[in-house]
Amino acid sequence: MDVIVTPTPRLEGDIQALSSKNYTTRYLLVAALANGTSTIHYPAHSEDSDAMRRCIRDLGAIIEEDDKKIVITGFGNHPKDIRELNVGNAGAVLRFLMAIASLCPDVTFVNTYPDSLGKRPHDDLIDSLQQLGVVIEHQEGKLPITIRGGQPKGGKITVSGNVSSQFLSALLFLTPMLEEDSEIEVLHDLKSKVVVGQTLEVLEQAGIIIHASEDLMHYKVPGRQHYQAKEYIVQGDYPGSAAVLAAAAVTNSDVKIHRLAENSKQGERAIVDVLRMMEVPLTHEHDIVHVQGNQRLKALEFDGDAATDAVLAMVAAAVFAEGTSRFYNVENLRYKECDRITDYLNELRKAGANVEERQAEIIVHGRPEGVEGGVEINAHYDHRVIMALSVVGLRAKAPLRIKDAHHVAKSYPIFFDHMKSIGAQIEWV
Ligand SMILES: O=C(O)C1=C[C@@H](OP(=O)(O)O)[C@@H](O)[C@H](O)C1
Ligand SMILES: C=C(OP(=O)(O)O)C(=O)O
Repeated sequence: MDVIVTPTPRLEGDIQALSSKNYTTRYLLVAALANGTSTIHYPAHSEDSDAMRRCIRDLGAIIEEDDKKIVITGFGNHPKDIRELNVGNAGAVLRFLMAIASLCPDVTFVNTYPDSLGKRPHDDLIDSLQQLGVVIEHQEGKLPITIRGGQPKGGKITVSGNVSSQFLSALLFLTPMLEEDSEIEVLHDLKSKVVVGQTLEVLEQAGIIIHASEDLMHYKVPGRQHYQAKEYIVQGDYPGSAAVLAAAAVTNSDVKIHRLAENSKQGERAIVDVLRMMEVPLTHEHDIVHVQGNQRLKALEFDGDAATDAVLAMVAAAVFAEGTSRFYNVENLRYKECDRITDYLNELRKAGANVEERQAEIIVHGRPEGVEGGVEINAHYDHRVIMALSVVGLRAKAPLRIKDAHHVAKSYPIFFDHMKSIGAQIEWV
């Protein structure tokens, strides 16, 4: 399904932030790895979090759910011996479960999104799991991937952090359950380092002890630990909210998003500081971000690695800023649902934005006068491209048609409902 985004000068209203995708996937996983019954309050509902629900159920977790909570009885360190898992298009879910699947004798992760997740590399994690003696069949580091695990024991492991932090997170979920103590050394640079902070936070909540070095490059993980069954509350989602905040920033607006914790460990919390630096009028108090946009924004320079899933929304805001913005240290955006530098900038250019790419940078020459619009946008199976181009469409001169916009459901199924509720002119076709 496509959406048509019609230029909308004013947005107004209140939105309850969606629940965090990254915390939901983590809480579902640690609940499944516990013996006993855990409760997760306000879990996210999206294709990615549903993928984790489905897979942990396939692996033996018992799940009961109502509107507000999910109750999970875990399988501990004994996942069911199943043959196949389908993670949809969810990168984090795949990588975390590849590690857990090494406790199973023979599991194949199928390739249901050959043009998106099917193109993403997993070599670095494959290499680390092989160090633990796990036998892995793969297609040059890509799906479909078969894991023949059984009894990995732990020990010394290295993992590259160059492409994704998810490989390290995956090892941090697995190693506490192994028979021997483990030592993990991260090689190269660690990208998306802040997200590892969320992994460590959740592990600690689940009663797991990990000794991490201050720079997050070395870990000592005692073995023979047991995940504890606990009660968790999922906080609001900054990456998805970043797109709504960017929309409010580029229009005349009076928009409040509730449930965005000021002390959150989500790096994408930086959207608030970035918009502030762009001189967008806003406040952040009592977990409410209140934007009163006046269509005026100033360019900025920003290290995007600190807020990886909000960079596309920030770039969309910069399209209308006065001056030239630069988002640097963002090379790993190339290894996400699509190449979020080349593919995204191609779509922005179609819409009329003036953008340039480097291997690890996005440069935006702002157009405060607005962009032309009036074209069809290819979503590249990427929810964040869809949300960011919707922001651009609000301030184009003619409507944008975003093809296959239903892929927004990967993280934010009700994004367009939320946008319409604050006045955005959006129509499904
Ligand atoms: O661990 C996680 O849940 C995630 C880590 C990040 O990926 P990278 O580490 O590949 O940047 C982020 O982009 C993704 O949406 C979720
Ligand atoms: C990159 C993302 O997710 P994943 O890597 O889990 O597919 C995202 O949500 O933007």
